[in-house]
Amino acid sequence: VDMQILTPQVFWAQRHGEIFLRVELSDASVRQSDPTATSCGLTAQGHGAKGDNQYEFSLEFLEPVKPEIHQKSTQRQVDIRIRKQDERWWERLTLREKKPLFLAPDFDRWLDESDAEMELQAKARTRRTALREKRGKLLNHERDFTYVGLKKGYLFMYNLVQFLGFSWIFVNMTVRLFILGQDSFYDTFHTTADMMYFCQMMAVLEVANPLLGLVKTGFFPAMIQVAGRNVILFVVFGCLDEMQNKAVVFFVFYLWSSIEIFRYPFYMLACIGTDWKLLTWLRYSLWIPLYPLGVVAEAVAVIQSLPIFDETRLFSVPLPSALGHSLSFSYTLQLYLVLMFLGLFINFRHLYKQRQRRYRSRKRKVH
Ligand SMILES: CCCCCCCCCCCCC[C@@H](O)CC(=O)SCCNC(=O)CCNC(=O)[C@H](O)C(C)(C)COP(=O)(O)OP(=O)(O)OC[C@H]1O[C@@H](n2cnc3c(N)ncnc32)[C@H](O)[C@@H]1OP(=O)(O)O
Repeated sequence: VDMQILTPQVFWAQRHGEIFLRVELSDASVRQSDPTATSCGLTAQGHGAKGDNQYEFSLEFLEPVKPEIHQKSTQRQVDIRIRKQDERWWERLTLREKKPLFLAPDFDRWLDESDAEMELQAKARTRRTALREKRGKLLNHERDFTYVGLKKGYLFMYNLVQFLGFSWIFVNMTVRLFILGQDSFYDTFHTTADMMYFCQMMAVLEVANPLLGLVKTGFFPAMIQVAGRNVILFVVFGCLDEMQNKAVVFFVFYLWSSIEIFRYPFYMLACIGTDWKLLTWLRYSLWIPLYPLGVVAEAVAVIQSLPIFDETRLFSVPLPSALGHSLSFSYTLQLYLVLMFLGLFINFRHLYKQRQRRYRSRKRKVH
């Protein structure tokens, strides 16, 4: 039987690097496709102009192509994409000048050479922009990485120095307490003040850190903490020789250093992403008895210093003779005593919230 070969309608378009063929066959199943370096053939069963049948076609290309085809059958058509060997514009599709009857331009995809050139340039621009963005992201990532590294390095060193300083004070005082007993109370200042000055001056950085965004905490609690201690250390103890050999210095320094020998190592571990349960618990629990005791000890120191300031007239403000001789600094300190208890309330609440946050978020992580 002389079988009639049916040819489907084929539409084509090109770009500099590829050829698109659209074969008008619906619900087609491709039986055979023969891509070579110069031609392409296709045999498929599907619904075309002559109903449900087997259709086939072959095309000999004007120039060599890559011998692989990408085809996709849809309900409506078969889409074929073939890559040219050289990225060049062809003046026609087929080797023969006379185009086959079944071949027509695909106007949905059609571009002339200059439009295709523009499309190519647009694609290259998009690629370049994407590349630039990727490089930018990489650079930002690298910058972030360096910033985080420097920040962690700085915080680690800061905490280490404070830890060493307060440990030295704590150990020194403990050893002296064991050896000298109560006698050690009275020369605490002379044996540890230099180190305490150093640590408390450094602690000013704790106020700067939240301001610079280096740590995720409020500036105000840190300011209250550092300013409060520095008033006691530099003004009440530092400026009055009479205060320096009082037992209260021992209690104030011991209470301060008792928390810091746990707080700073806790921060050091946080800088390297580690967390020791016991240390975390000590950092977030010891303040509960220590903070009120600390404030009471500081208040005792302030109260003891009031008559000395009255007597020595240190920092007193001269007044017009009608109002008296001068205004003693002790009045400022009495106001400060009130502020201290306000500070205690603010920081106690802050530390309570920090404790809640820490244990709430850890619990959430466990579930
Ligand atoms: C002239 C005007 C004067 C005005 C003054 C007014 C009156 C003042 C009265 C003051 C009374 C003071 C009394 C006081 O001196 C008594 C004592 O101190 S007695 C001893 C007991 N004391 C304590 O326990 C307090 C110790 N100090 C503190 O806890 C802090 O200084 C405080 C600011 C109070 C709280 O700390 P913070 O807000 O930082 O909370 P966290 O520790 O939970 O940290 C939050 C997150 O930040 C990270 N962070 C913080 N610092 C660092 C650091 N140095 N390095 C690395 N990371 C840090 C921390 O890891 C937390 O991060 P995350 O949430 O991710 O875990």
